[in-house]
Amino acid sequence: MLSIEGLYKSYPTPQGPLPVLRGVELQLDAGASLALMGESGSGKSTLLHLIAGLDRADAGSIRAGDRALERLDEAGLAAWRRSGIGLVFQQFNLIASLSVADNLAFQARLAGRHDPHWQAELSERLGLAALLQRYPEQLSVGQQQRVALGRALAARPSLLLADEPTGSLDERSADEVLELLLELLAGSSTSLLMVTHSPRVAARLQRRLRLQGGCLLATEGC
Ligand SMILES: Nc1ncnc2c1ncn2[C@@H]1O[C@H](COP(=O)(O)OP(=O)(O)OP(=O)(O)O)[C@@H](O)[C@H]1O
Repeated sequence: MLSIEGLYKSYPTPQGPLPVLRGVELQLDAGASLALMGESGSGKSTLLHLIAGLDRADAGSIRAGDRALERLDEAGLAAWRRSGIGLVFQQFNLIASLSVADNLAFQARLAGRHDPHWQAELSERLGLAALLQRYPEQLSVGQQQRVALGRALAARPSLLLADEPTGSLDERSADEVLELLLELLAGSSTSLLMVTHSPRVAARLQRRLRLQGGCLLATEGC
């Protein structure tokens, strides 16, 4: 589903270019889950941003299904962001002026894929069915993160990119949200790439890789 070859990315700094990714290779099958680990500053968010089409690599290729991101123009990248991926961050980025129901439907509507039956099932399975008319500020932190997950999954993306999605939750809520997410993804073709600092969280996913020195290394068993 996702295939990355020879990916390079540097940032310009006053001291000259700062190389962050130096030949990243990655294959992720449809429906598979992968934890991306690595020290602070190792380039995890940089890699996620490139896959999400939020920034461009200096060299290398990112293929997602039949798309080669490096060949897409800005409109093509916008379409990939809108309908190919779901994004979940540590900060939930919910829209304060929209109800839970409208937050859930937001991306699916943008992608032209709003499916009321799927949204109702998602709300039920995420324990949000009784909260649909509330606003984000009226929810607990764990409930807000479940809305963010639902919003990311409502358009049935081929790839879910999650950056420390349980990082602002206490251990119990984090476990609950992670279990819900894995249950929702089980049997679906959505692949999951999750940045996490937590070996406990990483252990729940099918594979683990560590970003170090600009390359991805296997860290099975961490
Ligand atoms: N726009 C930018 N301009 C210059 N340097 C940047 C920019 N964005 C990130 N960097 C640098 O690139 C390196 C990788 O940053 P990145 O945010 O990808 O790391 P990370 O592994 O996600 O870190 P963390 O776990 O702390 O979130 C860091 O040294 C960072 O300072």
